[in-house]
Amino acid sequence: MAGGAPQNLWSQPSRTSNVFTTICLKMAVLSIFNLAFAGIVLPLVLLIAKYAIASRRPKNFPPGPPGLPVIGNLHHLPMRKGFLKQHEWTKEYGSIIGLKLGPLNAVVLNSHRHVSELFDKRGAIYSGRPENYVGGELICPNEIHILLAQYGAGWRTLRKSIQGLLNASAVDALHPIQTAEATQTMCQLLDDPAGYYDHIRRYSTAVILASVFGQRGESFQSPKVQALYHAQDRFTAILEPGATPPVDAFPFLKATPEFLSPWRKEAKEIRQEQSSLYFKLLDETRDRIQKGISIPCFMEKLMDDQEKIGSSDEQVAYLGGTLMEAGSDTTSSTLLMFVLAMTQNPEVLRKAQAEVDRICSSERSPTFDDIGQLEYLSACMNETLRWRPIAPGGIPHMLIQDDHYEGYFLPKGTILFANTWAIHMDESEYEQPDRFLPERFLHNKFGCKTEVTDKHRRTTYGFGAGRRVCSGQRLAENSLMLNIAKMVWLFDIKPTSATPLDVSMSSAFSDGFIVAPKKFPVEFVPRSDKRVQVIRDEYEKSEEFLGRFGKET
Ligand code: HEM
Repeated sequence: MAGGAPQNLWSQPSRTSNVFTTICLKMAVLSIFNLAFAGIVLPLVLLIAKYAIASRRPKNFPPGPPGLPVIGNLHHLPMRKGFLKQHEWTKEYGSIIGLKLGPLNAVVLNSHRHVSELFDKRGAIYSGRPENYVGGELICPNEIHILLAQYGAGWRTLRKSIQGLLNASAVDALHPIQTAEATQTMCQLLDDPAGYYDHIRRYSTAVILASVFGQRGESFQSPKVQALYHAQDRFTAILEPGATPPVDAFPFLKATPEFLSPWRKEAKEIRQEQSSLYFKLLDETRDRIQKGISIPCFMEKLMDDQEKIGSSDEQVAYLGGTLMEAGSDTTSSTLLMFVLAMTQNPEVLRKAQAEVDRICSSERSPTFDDIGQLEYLSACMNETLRWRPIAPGGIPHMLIQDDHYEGYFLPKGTILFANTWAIHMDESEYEQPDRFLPERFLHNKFGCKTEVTDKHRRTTYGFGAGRRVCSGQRLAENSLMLNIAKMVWLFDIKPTSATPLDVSMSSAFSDGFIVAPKKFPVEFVPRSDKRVQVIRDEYEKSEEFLGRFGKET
């Protein structure tokens, strides 16, 4: 035993020490767990609880498909062409649909009546824009982009400057530019009909380049035209739903580390690309003025007023840049919609040609002096804007204070979409809405089946509504009318494939918030040698005018 005592003695403290170590270890594990719980799990649980509560529909919110906790209806919305799904939902939920986009409240207005009531009549509170972290903070910070700017002093200043540039008399002073560029486009369609898509896209950019910056965009390959479309395509792609994580619905995602957010790098690059293009255009205008060369254009006017208004170089550069963005794709896509419609509706083309021929014969192509008399062509333009609107899902507005409408409660911050597609395809308003029937606008100013008594009714919702309605509508309509008139005067427009062309909104058009027809097989057949000669002569004369915009740089 004598030998055992020390062993026992020795072994006693040893057991104590083991227990102690075990306890310490357990405590350490527990505290790590507690720390982890307190630092990670608990905040996560609280965050989920917060979003689960926030994703519940507000009381008396418009009806819509039941959502899931946290994400609401996000999973219901297809990544592409969500407006088609929303149109389908009207059968089940009616013309005003409430959705939860995570914690955000969204309302889709599927009837012109709601758009008139809310955007037009209550414009003072329905003219905000939703938060847009990627577009409005990473790419265009400081409220420099009018389309994204919040409804407030900054937006008002931008809008006022743009209205000053795009008022009726300023826009009508651009007729010579539009005429010369449209004549060139007709010649390009004669010489290279297969390249029709790019020639039409060039037209709208060239008009803006000349009128805003006093510069020439001679071909679609011109560096400036290419640079604009490149930056614009990247910009619209990153703003598409699904291109970035839903950071506006779940702001904590903004904290995702840089290496896990390739979209952040893309956004920074787009910012860089856009701003260097817009500043280059500004600098070139400034250089020209300093050299004593004046080419009257919007930029020169803005620079003249810069000191008086107190606007920065960035504001001026982006004003010009955003006009280019807003006026390029939109006008050209609508013209392409018209060409597509003509491939399907030869009888409409014949009527349009007959009307133009009555006024111009084959001696000269139509001009702005004629378009006021072209009633059927005006109906064709309105029908194009109705049949395939280029912003079919609408550009979202945001409600800036709580409101009640038709017994529903709409909380401050609600995002509102005027579903232009659903409005223009409304069977209670339009006879056979999916058909291209310009005659509807001859029988009724609004193209509707019945008399319209609502004095706020718009002929088209393709330009939006309310205080954010498109500032360039007159400029765009002038371009559309002139090009449509010259095109039908000069060409027979025919599909080149024997099978009928796809004109379905779900498959024949690009995705994104601005859609365009995908390229389709079409031929432009000149109606006579005489007309070809006339348009070439007219182009020769306009080349001298276009020469004032100098050589491309
Ligand atoms: C067929 C051609 C065009 C169509 C279909 C079109 C359509 C639209 C639409 C749907 C909006 C949003 C309206 C809203 O929020 O309710 C808009 C805004 C705007 N458009 Fe156009 N647009 C066209 C051409 C142009 C042109 C040629 C310009 C100028 C060069 C222009 C300048 C603007 C501007 C500055 C805004 C922003 C208004 C704001 O947020 O206050 N657009 N356009």
